[in-house]
Amino acid sequence: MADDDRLVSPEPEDDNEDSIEKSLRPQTLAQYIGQDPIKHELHVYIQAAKQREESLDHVLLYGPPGLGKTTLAMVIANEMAVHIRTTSGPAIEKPGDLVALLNELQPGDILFIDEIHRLPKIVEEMLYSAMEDFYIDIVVGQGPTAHPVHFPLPPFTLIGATTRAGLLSAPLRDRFGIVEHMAYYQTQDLQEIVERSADIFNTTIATEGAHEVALRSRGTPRIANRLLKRIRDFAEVSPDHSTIDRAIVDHALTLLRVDSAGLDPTDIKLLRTMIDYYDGGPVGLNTLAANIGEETETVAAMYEPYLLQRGYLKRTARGRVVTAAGYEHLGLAMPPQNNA
Ligand SMILES: Nc1ncnc2c1ncn2[C@@H]1O[C@H](COP(=O)(O)OP(=O)(O)OP(=O)(O)O)[C@@H](O)[C@H]1O
Ligand SMILES: [Mg+2]
Repeated sequence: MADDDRLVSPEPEDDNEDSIEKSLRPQTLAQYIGQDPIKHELHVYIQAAKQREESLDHVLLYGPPGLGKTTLAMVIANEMAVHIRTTSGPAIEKPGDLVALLNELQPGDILFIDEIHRLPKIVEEMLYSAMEDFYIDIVVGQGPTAHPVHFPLPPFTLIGATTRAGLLSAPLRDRFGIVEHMAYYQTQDLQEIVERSADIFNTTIATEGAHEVALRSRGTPRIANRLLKRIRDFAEVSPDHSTIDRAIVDHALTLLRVDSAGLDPTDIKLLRTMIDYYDGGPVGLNTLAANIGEETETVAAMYEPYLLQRGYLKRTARGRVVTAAGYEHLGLAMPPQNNA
């Protein structure tokens, strides 16, 4: 299975999922579920900026994919009652592209740059003065007629999103007044998200059903919504079950091979490989990736983070190790010499 096809991938599946996500996006802070510390802080900053009739300070949102960074940027625009222009790091190839974007902004507007860690260096450097003092210096013309032009900008808010905060340069990071780390969601919050989405889909889900989906969604709203959408199909084709209850969730997710903790067959294969061939580790990431037939980068970005977060795997100086919780989840006894 290519990892893009994984049911539990935190990345969007396709354009169709994209449009479904739009319909599920909360519009206001009050509708935005979970991430309470971030919401409380933003609420204060937004109210203060509005009272002063100033633009909101620049905001950096970082955290794993599918946790609601894009959604939160839209919510902020909505709460500030300003326009938002969205783009991404790789889409801004040259300084002219950035100038064009900035040129369209009205005072107070938001420029949202997704994957901001992937901005070309030369564009990033132009952002420094744009963010700090609302101007850019550009060179107009070529050869002997080339001359610098000082280009003032309206006060605006940059919202940057990244899954890899570690890749941002210090000068860029330092220019964000508000830096928020998005955490994986609590089960209770995911349950609420599932119930809200079921409502929007016009389906009914029992509390225990929503709870079960939440437990198996890897702390990620995008995955919760995707699982719900698949489970709904199972409920619709079974004539006697119009409400999605726990039994339907369990039946559907068992068929879809998403286990009780949200692990899929590749996650299990990864853990089993470590246990069966390496006594639970330590194993180097490259070796592990080669063994399960995946790219090292894919294992690092797509498989490992959730297993680490869940506590089934841990990193040591000599490589990855399966923990006692990892053995237990697979129903296996941990060998006594292995005290991970
Ligand atoms: N707090 C939330 N409350 C309700 N739904 C949410 C919340 N956060 C995210 N969602 C839903 O999860 C889906 C994914 O969210 P979003 O696209 O904002 O994630 P993202 O962090 O930008 O992901 P990526 O890193 O892949 O760009 C959306 O459909 C959105 O409706
Ligand atoms: Mg996004």
